[in-house]
Amino acid sequence: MRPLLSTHRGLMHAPRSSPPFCAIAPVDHALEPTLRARIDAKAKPPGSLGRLEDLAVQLGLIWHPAPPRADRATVFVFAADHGLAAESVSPYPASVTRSMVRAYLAGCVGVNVLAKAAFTDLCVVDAGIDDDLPPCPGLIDRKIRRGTRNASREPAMSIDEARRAIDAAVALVSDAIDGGVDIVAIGEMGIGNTTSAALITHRLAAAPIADCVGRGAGLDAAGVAHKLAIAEKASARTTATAPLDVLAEFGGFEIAMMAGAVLAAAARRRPVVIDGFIASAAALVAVRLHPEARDYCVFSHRSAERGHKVLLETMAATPYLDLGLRLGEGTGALMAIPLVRAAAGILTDFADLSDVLAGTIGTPS
Ligand SMILES: Cc1cc2ncn([C@H]3O[C@H](COP(=O)(O)O)[C@@H](O)[C@H]3O)c2cc1C
Ligand SMILES: O=C(O)c1cccnc1
Repeated sequence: MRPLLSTHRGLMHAPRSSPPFCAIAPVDHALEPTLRARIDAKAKPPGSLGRLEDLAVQLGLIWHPAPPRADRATVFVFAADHGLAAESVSPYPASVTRSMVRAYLAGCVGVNVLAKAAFTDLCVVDAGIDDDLPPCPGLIDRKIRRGTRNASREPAMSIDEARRAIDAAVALVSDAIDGGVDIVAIGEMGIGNTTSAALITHRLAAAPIADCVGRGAGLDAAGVAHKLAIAEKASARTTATAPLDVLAEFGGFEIAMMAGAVLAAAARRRPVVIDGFIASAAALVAVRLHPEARDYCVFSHRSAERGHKVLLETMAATPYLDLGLRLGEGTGALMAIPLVRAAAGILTDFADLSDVLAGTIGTPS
């Protein structure tokens, strides 16, 4: 079994024998030519459905030997607070995180509107909100702690907390899949989390931090310069490069849980639709923990956030949509759910050209 943890200083370590969250089988890429031939035989010119055909191939590989199913989709929105928010790295106060979570539960904001349009269920998870939210129908309490520590000064969380966050999401998403979810989508809410995502990207992709820091929720040029200085301070504090260490150093709990969600979907052989910058940073953590998880990731859209380009290049991902979105909350992932359903339909519902030309389909005119 591959070791998961480095022996980086300053962090508590689980024993090297501890389980790697879940077992993930790679897809069988040798099946790809057969799937392409099946799609080429459909009643259309070969290749004429463009990148939808690539998505169909990916779904075919994921679901093999079963036909892909794409009926029930669920978007998991993980929410948590960040100690980094105390450094004014966001144009909004940390309290916006809990306010937005209340709005998700009331069903009236971005993720709700787009989930409704995509016929997708919403699951809101408290991964570490800095508030004692009253029990509320629709809110799943998996709080690790009331917010991470300030990553510009100290590790955002312990290795044990990172592990517990990943494990909690693995269990949650695995149960959902066992209950009939065909498509998993991931998104987040957490003021300050584009700084965490930038630091994770910088360290795991070995990219300059300046290429990873962007406007987040809407900083101006001076705000971005300040955010970069804080990120540089956080980066200088640690030399961690192992994925779990990097996650623990920079946070946050919602990013850890999104990584767990990716691992759970991959372990259960389901596609996981990745939202924008922050969700992609979580996907990179998951892929570095388990490279096989990459086969199950569907990168939905190209975020307007600067560092997303680095993440997409690092994971060799070409997203399907480019709508200029920079919201998070799973909104971009939701916009790609109809594409996933359409791609599955190419494999399951599309007649062959030979049958159409033989006149065995449709009523004779
Ligand atoms: C009202 C509002 C709703 C949001 N929904 C998602 N985000 C997005 O913005 C935050 C990241 O940006 P930063 O790192 O600059 O804080 C995250 O919560 C992300 O999901 C929002 C941000 C705001 C202000
Ligand atoms: O792409 C994202 O996920 C994103 C970008 C900016 C702010 N919040 C989220």
